[in-house]
Amino acid sequence: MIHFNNITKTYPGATKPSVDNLTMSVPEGETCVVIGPSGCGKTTTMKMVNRLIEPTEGEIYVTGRNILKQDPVELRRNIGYVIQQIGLFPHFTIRDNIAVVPKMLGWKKSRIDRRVDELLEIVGLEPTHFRNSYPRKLSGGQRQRVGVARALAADPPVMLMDEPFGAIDPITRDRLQNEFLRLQKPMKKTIMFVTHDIDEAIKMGTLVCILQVGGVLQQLDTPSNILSSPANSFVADFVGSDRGLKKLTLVRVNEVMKTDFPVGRHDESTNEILRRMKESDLDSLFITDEIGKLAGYVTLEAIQGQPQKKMSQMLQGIIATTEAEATMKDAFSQMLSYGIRYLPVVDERSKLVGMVTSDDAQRLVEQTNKVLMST
Ligand SMILES: Nc1ncnc2c1ncn2[C@@H]1O[C@H](COP(=O)(O)OP(=O)(O)OP(=O)(O)O)[C@@H](O)[C@H]1O
Repeated sequence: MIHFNNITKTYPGATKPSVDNLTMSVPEGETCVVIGPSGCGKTTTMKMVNRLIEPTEGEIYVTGRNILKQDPVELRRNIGYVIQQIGLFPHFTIRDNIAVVPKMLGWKKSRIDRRVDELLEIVGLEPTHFRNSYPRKLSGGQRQRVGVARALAADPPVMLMDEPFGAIDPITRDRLQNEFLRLQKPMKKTIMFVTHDIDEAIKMGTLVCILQVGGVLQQLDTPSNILSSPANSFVADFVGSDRGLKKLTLVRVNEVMKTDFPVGRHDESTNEILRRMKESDLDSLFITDEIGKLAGYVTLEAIQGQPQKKMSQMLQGIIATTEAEATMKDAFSQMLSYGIRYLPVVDERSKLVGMVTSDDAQRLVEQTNKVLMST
């Protein structure tokens, strides 16, 4: 889908190339994360794909066409582009910001309006609330969501994402990453994604491309192979020594979570709950409301000797939750930082859909350490 053929870029006046004889391909539907030390040529590589930068030598093909022989404006319409400070037009409403490319393509107003609302829903922004707002009213995370919506507006097959979540606080970044993974699953766009966060590369990439300064390709491989079989000492050093823990980034919560475990309801009484805890030998239980939303938890210690009460009167608040798309590394670090053994998994409506335990996480780390030691 995206193919670099012996691409070299030497900026005017520079003595050495910023990208040196790069040949690589990103197949259709893959997310290729480009990573490397500062100044290694990540952004230069990416910007050559939509011709914001022209190569000195070589060819780039997108969907089989040599882009250097294509009209840049037409090329860019087929490539969604998300950057860090996403550069929304401050005097345009959110609707008009998202509608830029559809308008250029001459879509009818009704079609644009439908698409804008659909996209706002997709990126988790309530259309009635946001479509007529202005960018200054939005938080950084919300603006970044608008940036993703804008890039998706005309449904381009290829997306370029240059540190799209780089300027956002870590918790919102995790959430945006999870949302994007959820979106990308059915969309199957072909994506080039630049980051300098190796955890983000392993989490978001189906392929990871590691560059050395001077734009020299070191390894292009699956995240799993990058971690277990680094091509050389540069890659091994770059990936870091805690590869066992990093491998947890490859495992999604939904691959290991338990979905079949005892739960209590907020209107149940102590005796029923005590019976359930004893049957399954548990000393605490998650409690949901009548539609399955996580309401809190109760402990054996707290409810013993309180036979007349309902669970809703004895609930303790949940300290942390995770999502099915999150990585086990995120889940494990939450459990470690809050000192908890069970982490509830909730969906976007706060319904309880599963649970992961710190034992599961520890077992995974041990397994991957064994595998790494044997390679
Ligand atoms: N317009 C330019 N003119 C001259 N040199 C440039 C230009 N843009 C980038 N460079 C140089 O090219 C090299 C690669 O830059 P590039 O921005 O592609 O790297 P990067 O890996 O994205 O860096 P960072 O992680 O710091 O954003 C750097 O040495 C940089 O100084």
